[in-house]
Amino acid sequence: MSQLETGFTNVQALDPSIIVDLRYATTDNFTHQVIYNFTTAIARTGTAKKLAKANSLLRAQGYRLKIWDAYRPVAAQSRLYDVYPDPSFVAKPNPNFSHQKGVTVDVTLCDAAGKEVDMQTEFDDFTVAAHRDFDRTPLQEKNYQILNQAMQAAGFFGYENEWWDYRDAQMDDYPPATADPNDYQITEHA
Ligand SMILES: C[C@@H](N)C(=O)N[C@H](C)C(=O)O
Repeated sequence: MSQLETGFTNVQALDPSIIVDLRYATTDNFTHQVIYNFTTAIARTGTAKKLAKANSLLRAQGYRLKIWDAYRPVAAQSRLYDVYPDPSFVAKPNPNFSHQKGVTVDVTLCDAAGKEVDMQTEFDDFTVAAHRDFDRTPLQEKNYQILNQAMQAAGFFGYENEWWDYRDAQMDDYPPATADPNDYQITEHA
């Protein structure tokens, strides 16, 4: 097993062309509440590097990644679970799982200009239409395959019930850890 890089990294510090639009930092999410107080996407360093690799594979094809969610504190998971307590779509609060230890990202595909492409559902559509084995139009299938192949090549696997949820293939090797994403903001130099 390769050495894990278990610190946290701002994904845009590795690749500023990754688009970050953290929906739980706004009311534009399934809860209609602001769930957390940060707009910076962080992940465990090993996971963040894989994300940068996926974005570089996508950029070579004229696309970019958009991140809807990355590291998510357990308190935020609890708020999500309180609103929608269905573990097939919202995991139970657990500091040793997925977003809550910074090894999972919710992503979609954008064109080079940053416009989202057509995917099978909107973000957090908690229906069977979000399942990876659900029928897609030919265009949605093409877009899904472009995203999925890049994420898999970079070292992620997709969660079967949510087309947007990608987990580091080494997720179970990471111990729990917490961080404040506000400590990882990129500062502008004069
Ligand atoms: C809530 C949704 N975006 C999500 O992340 N679901 C998975 C199952 C999770 O809560 O980890």
